[in-house]
Amino acid sequence: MKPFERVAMMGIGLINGSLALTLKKAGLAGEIVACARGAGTRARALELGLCDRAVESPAEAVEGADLVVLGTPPAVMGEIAAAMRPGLSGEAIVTDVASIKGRIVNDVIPHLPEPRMFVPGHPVAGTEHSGPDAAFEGLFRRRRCILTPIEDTDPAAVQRIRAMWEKAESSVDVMTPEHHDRVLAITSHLPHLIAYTIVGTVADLEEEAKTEVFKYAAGGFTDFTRIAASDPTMWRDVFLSNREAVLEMLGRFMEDLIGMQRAIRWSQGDPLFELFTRTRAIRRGVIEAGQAYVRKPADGENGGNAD
Ligand SMILES: NC(=O)c1ccc[n+]([C@@H]2O[C@H](COP(=O)([O-])OP(=O)(O)OC[C@H]3O[C@@H](n4cnc5c(N)ncnc54)[C@H](O)[C@@H]3O)[C@@H](O)[C@H]2O)c1
Ligand SMILES: O=C(O)C(=O)C[C@]1(C(=O)O)C=C[C@@H](O)C=C1
Repeated sequence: MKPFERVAMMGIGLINGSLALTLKKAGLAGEIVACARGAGTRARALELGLCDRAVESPAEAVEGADLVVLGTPPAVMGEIAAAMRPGLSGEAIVTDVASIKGRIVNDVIPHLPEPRMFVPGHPVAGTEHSGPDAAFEGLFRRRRCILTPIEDTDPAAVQRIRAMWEKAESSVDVMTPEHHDRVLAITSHLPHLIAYTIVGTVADLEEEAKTEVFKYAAGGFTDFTRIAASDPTMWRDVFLSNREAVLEMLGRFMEDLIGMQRAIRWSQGDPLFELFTRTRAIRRGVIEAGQAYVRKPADGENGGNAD
């Protein structure tokens, strides 16, 4: 017997597709049913072997499932939960993979027959690519996964989801949804906002200057363009859903940026040198923590969005 006999993947893109491949490879799932609105996405998910069956209706997808994984853009998870309710068993564990947690807890729980069976989760692993073609086995290997159960969450359900991510070779941490959203505001959301902004600044330059940017793009700018190519729907949802924490971190960042501006204006080399020395040490710390990894090269650097 497998740990999960039937898994319903609600949305089948980068994250749920990668999780589906991982569950299959690790022998953790019997049947995998994918739910997607678009016929093209369903056909592609089947073709890529991400699922055994693909259906359009959320209620049909969750019928007989003992595990349901919400893997759509964050803002639609509440409505997907509502739509799957007629087919959902009270014994099924429901989890999600969204990049924000507070909003998901609020949006999803009211629609579940057994709220204590909801284990909110966030694999802190990804790429800038989207859709079923972007999925790959091994995405979660040596990455972190954060679970954010609330007071009422069933500890046995948390344990089963923890075991699932550990089998995917992720290391699992548990914290509150609020704490998660504050931490990720600085480690993930603010960096994306900065990348989107800097690439946007270039996009607004007049044509001649823009051509030069493409021609002489240095490593720094090129790295920002990778992050700024991430899915617009998902990131719009993230910023609007984690507004307070992002605005707080953005405020701090802007103060620090002004400090840099002042140091450059007044030719103060010491604060610049001192900061760049400290940030170098942070890079070393990130490497030592195993968080600086070489991502899988994407075929043709494509992913393509799908629904
Ligand atoms: N991309 C990342 O790096 C990353 C990392 C960790 C967690 N996440 C989270 O995982 C979730 C999925 O992200 P992804 O990168 O796999 O996205 P994705 O675009 O690759 O896949 C999302 C899938 O959801 C479905 N979908 C899209 N819009 C829908 C709609 N309006 N209604 C119903 N279904 C819809 C489609 O099947 C689509 O393929 C998000 O909540 C995101 O916050 C993303
Ligand atoms: O490597 C990337 O492309 C990512 O941005 C992945 C990344 C991040 O590290 O910020 C993006 C969003 C998540 O929710 C988790 C991981």
